Amino acid sequence: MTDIQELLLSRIRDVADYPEPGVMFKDITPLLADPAAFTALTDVLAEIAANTGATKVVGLEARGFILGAPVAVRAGLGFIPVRKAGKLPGATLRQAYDLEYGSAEIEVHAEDLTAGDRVLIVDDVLATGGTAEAAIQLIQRAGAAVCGLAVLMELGFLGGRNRLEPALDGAPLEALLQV
Ligand SMILES: O=P(O)(O)OC[C@H]1O[C@H](OP(=O)(O)OP(=O)(O)O)[C@H](O)[C@@H]1O
Ligand SMILES: Nc1ncnc2[nH]cnc12
Repeated sequence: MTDIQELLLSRIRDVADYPEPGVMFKDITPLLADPAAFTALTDVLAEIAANTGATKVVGLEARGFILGAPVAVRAGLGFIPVRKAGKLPGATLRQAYDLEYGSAEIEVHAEDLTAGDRVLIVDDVLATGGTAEAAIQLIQRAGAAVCGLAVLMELGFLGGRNRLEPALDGAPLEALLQV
């Protein structure tokens, strides 16, 4: 493990049985409160944006906004929010996806993504991959290409990486930490 990975891991707090029994919640708020760790994370993700040739950064509500927005600024790219349904005022594309219990919908402003855009998706945690899969579908429906998915932490035992393989179609899935 690199020094940066050790720093990042040391700033993530495990909270047992949150938000429901049996879940080990990965709380990134200590990392956000540490400027050295937050800056290091931003720099690594911005490097991934540059290496993948991204033209835009998409962040997934809500924690993906916190991580993705500074990455976009650092990389000199525009930031596009993918929001939970009902929050964006303009014309949107909407994508439904399944959660462990029930379902949800996410949206993006249709005019924010265009053919020719190469999008790096940024989020904090990859769990089942349902949220990221829906985001990939949304971006592709907008006519843009996904050039990569970058997450702080991958919960490998939930199988998100395998689930996303077809949708990513060869684009890299970069997880800075694996659990
Ligand atoms: O891989 P999945 O099983 O889809 O889970 C991962 C998603 O779950 C969390 O977001 P959440 O929906 O809890 O929203 P939040 O960021 O607003 O807390 C996390 O930030 C990811 O976006
Ligand atoms: N265990 C977990 N910790 C933090 N965010 C999550 N999103 C989905 N599963 C999560």
